[in-house]
Amino acid sequence: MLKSVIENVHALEIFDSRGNPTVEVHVTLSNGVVGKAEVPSGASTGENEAVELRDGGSRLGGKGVMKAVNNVNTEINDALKGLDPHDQANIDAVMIALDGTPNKGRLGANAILGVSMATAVAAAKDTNQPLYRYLGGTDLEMPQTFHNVINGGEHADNGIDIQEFMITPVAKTSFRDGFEKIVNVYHTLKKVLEDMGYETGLGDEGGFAPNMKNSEEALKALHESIIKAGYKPGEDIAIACDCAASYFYNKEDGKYHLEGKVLTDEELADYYDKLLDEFPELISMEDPYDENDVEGMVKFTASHKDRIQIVLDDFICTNPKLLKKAIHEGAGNASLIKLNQIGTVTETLETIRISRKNGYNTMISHRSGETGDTFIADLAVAINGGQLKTGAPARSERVEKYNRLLEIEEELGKGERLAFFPDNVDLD
Ligand SMILES: O=C(O)[C@@H](CO)OP(=O)(O)O
Ligand SMILES: [Mg+2]
Repeated sequence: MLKSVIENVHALEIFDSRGNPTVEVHVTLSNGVVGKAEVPSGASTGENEAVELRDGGSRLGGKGVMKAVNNVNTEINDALKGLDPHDQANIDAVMIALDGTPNKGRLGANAILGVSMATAVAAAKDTNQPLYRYLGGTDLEMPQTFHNVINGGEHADNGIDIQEFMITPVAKTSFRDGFEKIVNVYHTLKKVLEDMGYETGLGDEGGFAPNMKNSEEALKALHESIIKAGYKPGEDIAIACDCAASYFYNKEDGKYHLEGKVLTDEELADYYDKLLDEFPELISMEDPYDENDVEGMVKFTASHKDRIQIVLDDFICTNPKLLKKAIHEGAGNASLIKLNQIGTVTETLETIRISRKNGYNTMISHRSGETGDTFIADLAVAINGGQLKTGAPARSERVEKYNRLLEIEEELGKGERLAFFPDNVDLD
């Protein structure tokens, strides 16, 4: 049988869930198989993320991605024609070399990632395997999922400075069973918020964006909703936050300006402790300190790593080198993985490998600007026993991912999920 090679790589400009332009890529193989991918886009971006190339100028508020699209259709297409789509590492290495910058700033990480993902999709199809199988092999477990149901910070126009309040099913049942519980809590939360007199408009990730004055109120509403929906906080449903602390860190005075308070590193830890004491079901915190506040993050990790999961997002930007540095420094005990922070599938897998090898938990993540692309659902299954956060169980760009997990779970034929939960999380 003739081995298929890449025949054509084509990109076009499409739009994401915030109405911003983004890149879609089609990789066509010599046997006619086509792999497609759509690239997401963040709002609370880390300083060390790979460069998302935008056009500037007056068209579409300067946010157009035609430069990135053209780079795919010319240089990248020329470089990849005739190459083996099954050699993902080589495809990605060729693009990295072609770009020639340390941050993919010349061709654009949005261009390179679109091609990288679409190549993996094409290669999977070419071997008649679902993407999760192509990436992850056999004997896979469904991920633990985290659902952002109250939005604040950069993702909402309200008084809450902590960016995400997520709920996660704890019980070791199927993904479907856990998701049903999440949906029940989400609907109950709507009623609870209405009863509290809040608007129930949605933030960027499909969670509610009530105009509350602080994060404690958000946690209270969640706690109440879990109980009202008929579940036990911490036993059936736990809570996780993405503090996205860079949003409320003031570079000038080196303090955290959080919901009317001005806090030092230690005072911020005291504030978090207050929340953890009041809401023991809060079991995971992402980016509790600013991405450059290494001291704050390391101290917090030392004192809290046995109590909660501490997820590094902006702090490492899915970058293998930054993750290694964080591990060396003793920051965090889990890594957040976003393909477009680093810009290729190969480097993303490398970061995941480093994370797991060093006993860090691994949470695959969507971006606040998303499309219907479901690559990350497959990736979350492929990493076998990891975690996934991809927004509320509402807004189709988020639900698409959960629906894909339902499909995969049925394919795997596993009613039972060995829910992955870090040993160091105390749920009592
Ligand atoms: O901070 C985050 O973890 C993400 C996704 O929830 O947000 P954004 O895509 O805006 O960076
Ligand atoms: Mg984050």
